[in-house]
Amino acid sequence: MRLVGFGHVDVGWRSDDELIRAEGKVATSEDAARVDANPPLDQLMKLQQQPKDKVVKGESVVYWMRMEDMRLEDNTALAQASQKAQEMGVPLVWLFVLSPGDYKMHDRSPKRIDFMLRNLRYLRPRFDKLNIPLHIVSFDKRLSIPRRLVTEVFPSLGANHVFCNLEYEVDELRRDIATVKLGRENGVDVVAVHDRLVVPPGRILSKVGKPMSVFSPWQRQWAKIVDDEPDLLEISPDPKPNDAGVRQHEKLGKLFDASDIPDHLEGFEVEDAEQLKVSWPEGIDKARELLDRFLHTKPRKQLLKLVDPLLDGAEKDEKLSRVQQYGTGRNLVDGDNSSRLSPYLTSGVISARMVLREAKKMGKGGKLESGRDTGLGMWAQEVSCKVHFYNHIMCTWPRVSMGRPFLEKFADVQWQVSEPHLQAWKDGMTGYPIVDAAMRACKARGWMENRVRMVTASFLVKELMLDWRLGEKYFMESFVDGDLAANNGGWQWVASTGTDPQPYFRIFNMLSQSEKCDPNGDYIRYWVPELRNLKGKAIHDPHGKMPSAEFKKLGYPAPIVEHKFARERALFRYKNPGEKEPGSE
Ligand SMILES: Cc1cc2nc3c(=O)[nH]c(=O)nc-3n(C[C@H](O)[C@H](O)[C@H](O)COP(=O)(O)OP(=O)(O)OC[C@H]3O[C@@H](n4cnc5c(N)ncnc54)[C@H](O)[C@@H]3O)c2cc1C
Repeated sequence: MRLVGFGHVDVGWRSDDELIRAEGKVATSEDAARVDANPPLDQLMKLQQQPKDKVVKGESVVYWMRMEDMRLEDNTALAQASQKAQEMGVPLVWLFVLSPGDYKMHDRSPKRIDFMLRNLRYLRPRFDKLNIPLHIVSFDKRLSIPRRLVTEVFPSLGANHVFCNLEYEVDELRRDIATVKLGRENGVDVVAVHDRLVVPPGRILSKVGKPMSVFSPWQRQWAKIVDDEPDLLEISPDPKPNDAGVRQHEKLGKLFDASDIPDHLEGFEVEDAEQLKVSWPEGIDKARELLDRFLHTKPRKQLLKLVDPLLDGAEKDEKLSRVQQYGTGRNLVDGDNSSRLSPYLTSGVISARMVLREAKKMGKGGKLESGRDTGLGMWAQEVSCKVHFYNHIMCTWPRVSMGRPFLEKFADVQWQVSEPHLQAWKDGMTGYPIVDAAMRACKARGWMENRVRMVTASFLVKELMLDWRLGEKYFMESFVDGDLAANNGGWQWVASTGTDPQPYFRIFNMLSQSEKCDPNGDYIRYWVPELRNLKGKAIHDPHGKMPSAEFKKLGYPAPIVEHKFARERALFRYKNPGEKEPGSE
């Protein structure tokens, strides 16, 4: 059975040669290859380079904020919109488009939508202080966005100049292509600019001018470009304030009084709103504090719990700070060993440039360290390169976001179909404590440490032999930092189908992973209360280490799959795509 209903592409602003098969959101390899041959980002960039008619001034300039650039500082499109407004002597307006239909289609999690709304509320008084009004609209039907913006919203604001930052996912690029085209037909200049990545997609090429899909040489090239061109880490200026007279403006004045940022969106309600505010406080000030803590204070064990990541009592220590210990810390889950900045970077609450500039200040000779030699270098590499790498891959080979494996040779690997197994994985009831702890943490926090993302993903794919796209979808629906490029990149790496992936024959052993990333079992004890009284190695393998009568008393499930059997099954199916091992159902 081909799985349908996931991925990141739907029918929409597409040309005939980009048809996505009607059976669902998984493109055929032929259709995907056609999209790869003419990627939407290239189409948009070419379109923007075409000569355009002169556009008349209008009554305002619009900055269209997206859910990936939710900040006032170091925001390329916002800075350019502000400059245009100043040159023309007209007010700047901040536009935000809500689209529950779009969020549903793209598996956005309620936690991420809640974080987005909280950040909008955080930003409003800050824009207000600059006399920049917010116009917020809601269009449930995502495909109607270009038409409604160009024919209703921009005219209502008297805007003929619009600036936005590029989002690199296929659907979002198609939306922008349609908006730019329609804008031109209606006298509106819509400009989409690079902002999210320090080095824009398309710039990192091999010696023979080809895009690169292997991480290490790609990373070296990235580091060289950033070294040669320090301007890439320059920060965009903050927007200039509007004249206070805008508050009396016939069309724009009323926007200042509107209280139209909803508390929640229908279909995206969160049960734990108060806890989410504690776990992921909104706004750039909090992101800066998190960064500062990570760079300058020691890790703390109690931070493995569901607590405020900015809890008092962090101990300053430049030598033993979390970033300096990142080389080992990144593989541990028993504390706040990593930065926890992913929700902020994903939603653009803080920019990668701002984060990297802080890391650069700490580098030897004021240089940005990037490499495996130091904790700082290793971390800077994750922030810069990993985020960038997967976005570059998606822009160059958009088929990865169309439900296709990067390595087509694995397209026919035979998956199991088992709703009970999938549900046990989601609920943290697999009988593998480290998997269950992480999946339960995921439900509560909307976030997991990188190591356990790899472990839980590996369990789904290689132990349960369930299609990696089911896991990809569930993570997107659950995480506060759900990001298509990073999530898809992570899943395809684990599933051995991606660019430069983990080889298929290297299969994680859950037990040894558990012992390595949670050596004392504290993470498991906290997130799996049935096991909280267990001592020693039994915490990692209660079923294997305890007498069966004792184990039964725990009220914890026995393992739903046996590792040796699962390993052999996975090896066979990866080695022989399209086939199942003899005797299997
Ligand atoms: C299966 C799977 C799914 C993932 N899904 C997402 C996702 O939806 N959103 C997301 O932001 N990250 C995702 N990641 C990457 C990574 O796990 C998280 O970015 C990281 O755990 C976030 O914690 P942190 O901010 O403390 O990271 P740190 O270790 O402090 O790293 C700093 C930043 O670097 C970036 N980063 C670090 N590691 C990676 C990586 N392996 N790939 C891409 N970026 C990285 C993130 O922006 C992160 O915030 C996924 C990884 C896997 C294996």
